[in-house]
Amino acid sequence: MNAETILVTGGAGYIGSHVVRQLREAGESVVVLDDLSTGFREAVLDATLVVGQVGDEALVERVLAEHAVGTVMHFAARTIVPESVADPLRYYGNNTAQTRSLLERCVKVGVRHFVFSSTAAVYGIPGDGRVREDSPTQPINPYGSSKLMSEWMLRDLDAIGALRHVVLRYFNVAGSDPQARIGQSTKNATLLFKVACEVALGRRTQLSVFGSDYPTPDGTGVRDYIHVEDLAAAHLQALHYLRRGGASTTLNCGYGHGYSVREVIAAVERAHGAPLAVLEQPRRAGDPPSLVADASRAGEVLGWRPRYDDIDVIARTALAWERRLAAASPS
Ligand SMILES: NC(=O)c1ccc[n+]([C@@H]2O[C@H](COP(=O)([O-])OP(=O)(O)OC[C@H]3O[C@@H](n4cnc5c(N)ncnc54)[C@H](O)[C@@H]3O)[C@@H](O)[C@H]2O)c1
Ligand SMILES: O=c1ccn([C@@H]2O[C@H](COP(=O)(O)OP(=O)(O)O[C@H]3O[C@H](CO)[C@@H](O)[C@H](O)[C@H]3O)[C@@H](O)[C@H]2O)c(=O)[nH]1
Repeated sequence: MNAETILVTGGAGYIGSHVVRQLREAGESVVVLDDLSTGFREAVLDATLVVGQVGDEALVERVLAEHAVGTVMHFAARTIVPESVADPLRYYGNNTAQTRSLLERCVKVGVRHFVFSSTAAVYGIPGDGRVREDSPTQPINPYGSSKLMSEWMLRDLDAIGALRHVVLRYFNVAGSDPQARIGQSTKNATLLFKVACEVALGRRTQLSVFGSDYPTPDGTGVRDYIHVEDLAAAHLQALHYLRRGGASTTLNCGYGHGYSVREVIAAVERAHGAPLAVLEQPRRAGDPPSLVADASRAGEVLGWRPRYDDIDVIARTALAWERRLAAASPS
């Protein structure tokens, strides 16, 4: 057991809450900072929750000092690609400017380690094949740009020896805690698996397929879907890596193979046992045709080994959580 406390920003959100749960199960001391803008108080389970913003300098400085925080895991962000296209300044404010403020406080009080939630969206429209960490970063939407700028701040702080980091570039995160204690509760969700599960349970009337004329095998967008439990485990391994003295690094988090929108729909239909109502729509702004990780470095550097690399397991766990939400608040 370690004496340090880990500050998890955005720990009441979908991914952060899975990491908080795994950290607590591993006996770590955790404090969550979340403004509950898209997160849920109950998702932090038995961790301490401070309600507030990452950009609140006085609050962050107090939390870092009072809890003797040695490591920050920074999930707090707005995360929706189309929303970032419509309202870019909100993304640069919440994701980039508030990260700058958080980093300034971390350096001031002497936080040693930083694990950052970045995204495959930093790559933009990649060339053929899987994307490597050294592939060009050319985001095509403000969300991706807002995250890339945060990566640059971390790189520059590392260069002066101020803070060591692991940047994890997540591909498309899906699924839920296999025991359905927590899951994705996001209101008005836009993510494909979540929307498909809501359609399956009659919480929405139909599922839009955004674009069927992409240069992909079936014409729909292809993504590398990673189960949230595997992604959460990568964070604990990143923590151990930094504690061992590992150098700052950037790692893709995906499985290395992609599924089309139609394949995801088919998996949710298998889990549900009935067809979904689907409507073909034009392409959505800001969407690349295909994004698939070369995720070999995460295995080499962290020893990360996926346990849930199965689209049917992702669909079943996502649907199980959705059933639980539906039972708690019938429509
Ligand atoms: N879901 C994905 O597929 C995916 C993929 C790549 C990267 N990411 C990144 O993972 C992280 C977590 O995403 P998620 O899917 O869990 O989203 P989420 O919306 O469920 O979680 C974000 C959390 O941060 C909180 N928050 C937002 N802005 C805040 C602020 N300024 N101060 C304090 N709290 C704030 C929200 O209330 C919420 O609890 C984000 O950084 C996101 O960019 C997600
Ligand atoms: O109702 C829907 C929702 C999505 N899609 C398509 O499904 C694919 C995946 O879309 P979505 O689930 O919305 O995820 P992305 O837009 O790929 O973005 C997610 O994945 C990124 C990493 O790749 C993260 O950075 C973002 O935070 C996260 O929102 C895309 O081709 C979409 O066009 C549909 O056809 N219908």
